[in-house]
Amino acid sequence: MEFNFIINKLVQLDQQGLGVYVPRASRNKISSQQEQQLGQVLNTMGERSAIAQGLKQVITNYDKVQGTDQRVYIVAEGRTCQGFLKVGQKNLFYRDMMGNIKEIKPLCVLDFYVHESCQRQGYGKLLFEYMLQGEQTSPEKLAYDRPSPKLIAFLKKHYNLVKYIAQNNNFVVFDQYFKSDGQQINKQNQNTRAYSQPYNDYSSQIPTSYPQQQLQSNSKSYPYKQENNIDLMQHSSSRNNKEFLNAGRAILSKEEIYKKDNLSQQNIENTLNNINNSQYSTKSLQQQQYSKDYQLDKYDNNWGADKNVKKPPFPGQDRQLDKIQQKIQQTERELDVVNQQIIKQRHNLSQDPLTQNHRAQNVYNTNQFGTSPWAQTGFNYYQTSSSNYGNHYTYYKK
Ligand SMILES: CC(=O)SCCNC(=O)CCNC(=O)[C@H](O)C(C)(C)COP(=O)(O)OP(=O)(O)OC[C@H]1O[C@@H](n2cnc3c(N)ncnc32)[C@H](O)[C@@H]1OP(=O)(O)O
Repeated sequence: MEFNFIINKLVQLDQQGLGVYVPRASRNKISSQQEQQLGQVLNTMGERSAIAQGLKQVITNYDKVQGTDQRVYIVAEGRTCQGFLKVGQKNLFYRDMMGNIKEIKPLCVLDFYVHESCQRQGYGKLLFEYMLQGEQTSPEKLAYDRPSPKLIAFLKKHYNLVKYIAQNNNFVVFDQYFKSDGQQINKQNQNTRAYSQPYNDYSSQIPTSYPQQQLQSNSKSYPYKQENNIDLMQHSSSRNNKEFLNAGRAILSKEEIYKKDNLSQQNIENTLNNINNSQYSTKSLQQQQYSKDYQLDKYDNNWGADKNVKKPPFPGQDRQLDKIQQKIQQTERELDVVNQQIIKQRHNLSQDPLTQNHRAQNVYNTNQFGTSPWAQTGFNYYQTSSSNYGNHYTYYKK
């Protein structure tokens, strides 16, 4: 999501474009212009997140985080913000399998969003891992506020978190949360505490970057896909290599691949061709996406300034709505026809008892049986219901 200012000036980002905004710690430390720009980033990203999750209400915006202990982790590059993740502590009542209720106070993932043009390229994992390090925790020790299906898939894929007991409050706490710390401690995090104090005590400094060593040791675990055992990520110079990120793939020199993986020359050619093709098609898809996003962003920006002006629907959305409207109308018309047919049939049936004999098998309540006025036709009946069209009867063979 592009803005018309540099995001690094608002929140300090490390060389991977990762940073954290701690409202408490930054109070009175940024200029009013910076505050306004930060507001724009949080409001826009928060709004997009709510739309992406199909929520009626925005969970994250600048005003909502003020005065809280929440932390907003962001990933950005230049003027573009790719995503954010908001965490904060909550008191929750947790009901276990036996129905016992206990009170817990976990750190919660409250909002998490990666821009549509960047999803499934590893940004989510990058941000999540950065947050884990900053918070000195591990995924199973977090609670997740109303996680979307995408987040559920994300947690399953990257952290094998699956089992939980559904709660009334819609927070998800995985079963592993209650396992002893000894078993669950994330070894990787054990000695890599990025900040020595919890954020609550964090009034004087805003965390800026992680130790270099730590970044390197984690870089291999980024979820960029590996193909044919070629560790593509290892050779990407940095996350700032936009080509690499955009296509989700890196092209290695043939020699490097050959040396590293001992593949035959032919295999290498094939692999490179595949990667090239996939880059090509991904790029063209992304270009389409970008131009759509650009129009939408431009449109949003134009209308974003004055909240009192009601934003007319985006032309594209308009057309889409028209189509949906037409479809609904057509379905309603079809439904009308079917309803008319049903009414007509019911009417006919109520007039003509003989057409009912196939239903005779269903009769089971003998108390309600009557003797047919058409006794001579060989049917008895009982009344089942009545309507505008008269009484309905079920007939059965004598
Ligand atoms: C508590 C809460 O905040 S709930 C709200 C969670 N946010 C949303 O649902 C908003 C829309 N979605 C997103 O913003 C993103 O998809 C996120 C934040 C959930 C994940 O970020 P990404 O950058 O896409 O994640 P990343 O690339 O690291 O990992 C990809 C994995 O996430 C999951 N995932 C991401 N997008 C999808 C999707 N459209 N459908 C199913 N799974 C998905 C999959 O497990 C995927 O792995 P796969 O591609 O091999 O199937």
